[in-house]
Amino acid sequence: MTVAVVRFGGSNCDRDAVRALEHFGVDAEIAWHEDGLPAEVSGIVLPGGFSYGDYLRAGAMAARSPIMDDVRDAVADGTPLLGVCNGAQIGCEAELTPGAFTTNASARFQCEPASLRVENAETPWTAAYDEGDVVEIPIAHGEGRYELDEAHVEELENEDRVLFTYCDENGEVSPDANPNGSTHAIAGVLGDEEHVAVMMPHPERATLPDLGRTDGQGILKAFA
Ligand SMILES: NC(=O)CC[C@H](N)C(=O)O
Repeated sequence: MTVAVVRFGGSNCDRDAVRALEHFGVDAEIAWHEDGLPAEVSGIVLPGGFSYGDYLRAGAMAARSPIMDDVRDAVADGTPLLGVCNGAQIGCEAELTPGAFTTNASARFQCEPASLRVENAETPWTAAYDEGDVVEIPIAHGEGRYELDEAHVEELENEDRVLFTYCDENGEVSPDANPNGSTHAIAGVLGDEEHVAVMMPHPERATLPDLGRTDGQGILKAFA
């Protein structure tokens, strides 16, 4: 079985995700959104990019593409899904995961390394880490500010559904170490069930040793 990396018009991290998955010997292929998902998939990646040019709101139009019906069915059957960056925006717009991503507090596109603290290491996506580990994984987005109202953030935190928060290199969370102004510095969350996750930073850009960073390996390894 293969991991489907869904390509929308404007996706641009799909091949990077395939390469990163192949690093672990995972069979991965790109699924063009108009063609639907292959009949049997072992996992789904919603990759980064600028689907539909980020018009309306980043991810809003892709979230309404017909392939998302296949994605919903597969997820309901327990197929693991990871949304990265634009894929995280799509995941939230499709309500597979809570919250929304809005324009960075800086109002600028930011492409830079980010330190993340692992908040819950007991999920398939973070099992390779220990709670409290600090990993460096790059961000590259203009609309990466995670927004969620306090009551729901509290619920997420109580249910251990926050995967990563932005932090400084010592693991301290503070406004200075929150690159986009996300609510509670949240960088990645789980859906209602732990096989569904989204994150703004790009683990596929921190997996292949040739790219100089490997801290993201543990996340994509979850598909192996
Ligand atoms: N790297 C990406 O996926 C880009 C994310 C996104 N569309 C933004 O700029 O907000």
